[in-house]
Amino acid sequence: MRGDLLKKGKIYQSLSGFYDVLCDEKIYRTRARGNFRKKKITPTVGDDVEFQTTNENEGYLLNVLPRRNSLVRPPIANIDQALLVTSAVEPDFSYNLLDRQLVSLEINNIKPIIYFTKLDLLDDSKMENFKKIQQSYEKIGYQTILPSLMDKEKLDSLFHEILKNKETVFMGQTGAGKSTLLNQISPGLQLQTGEISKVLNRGKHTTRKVSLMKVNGGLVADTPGFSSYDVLNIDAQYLRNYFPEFKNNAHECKFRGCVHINEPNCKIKELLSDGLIEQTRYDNYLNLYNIIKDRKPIYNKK
Ligand SMILES: Nc1nc2c(ncn2[C@@H]2O[C@H](COP(=O)(O)OP(=O)(O)OP(=O)(O)O)[C@@H](O)[C@H]2O)c(=O)[nH]1
Ligand SMILES: [Zn+2]
Repeated sequence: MRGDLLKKGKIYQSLSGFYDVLCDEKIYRTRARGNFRKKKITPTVGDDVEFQTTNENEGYLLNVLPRRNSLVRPPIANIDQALLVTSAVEPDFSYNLLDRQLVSLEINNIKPIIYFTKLDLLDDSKMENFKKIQQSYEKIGYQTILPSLMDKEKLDSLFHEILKNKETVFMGQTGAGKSTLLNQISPGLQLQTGEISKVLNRGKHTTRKVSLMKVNGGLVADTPGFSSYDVLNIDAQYLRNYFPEFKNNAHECKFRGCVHINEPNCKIKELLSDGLIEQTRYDNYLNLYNIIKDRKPIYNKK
């Protein structure tokens, strides 16, 4: 074994102490060896790793290669983009939840794409209202997908375009429809989906682990719906940089470093009162700003 060459691969799945690593179209079941714990590195799905084989199907994980980015909730590394699966109802649409997810992705430099589900459960007037919500996020510059406005063929080709050669994480509340959507895109996956009422009542999640799958020429991670938030590991004064419509206009504020709260001649507040920045976005900004400001200091590991 000592003479074996190190192999390189990617962690596809992590389950009770084992890491399944894909290398040359083959999965090796590995265990971590070495001082990962001391180095405070937890091997994570999506990690590019070096490992040594002990037999045809097994080996030891020796090294995690530097990450481009990583998320804690869901735990995944080296992601290009996130599909935010967001339901209109069951569970109800929440501006706050969506904005929190967007900020978390912006901080980690991961491109969000917002995909709305359960529009079929809306009546016409609610649907009209929902289109306005969609447009407000489009206006900020986010790509959004309202599937009910597209025929199946168009949707299929869109998902080919989006997923190809990318690593995409499907995120969203439990019951939002992540697994259902993945089954639509790639029926061969046959992912288990949950009856929403049962799922919510029992507080159970249908999807329990993060794993990568090949879909449409790219890699996709289905993730368990979350019940708590990612900690936003930034200083409150920098939160403004993760609201694109604030960031893009901040140069017109009178003060450099304006946090758009109490400063005079603030362009963001002007845009807000002119209706060009959404009140919900501003309210969620203030809310997050206060949460971050009031929490105990976080000491960076590095
Ligand atoms: N009416 C309607 N129901 C949907 C839609 N998308 C998903 N559902 C239903 O919602 C329930 C939950 O869907 P899942 O795909 O299991 O949700 P999930 O986001 O994967 O949930 P977790 O695995 O728990 O995180 C299932 O009963 C689906 O059939 C939709 O667009 N319209
Ligand atoms: Zn300002």
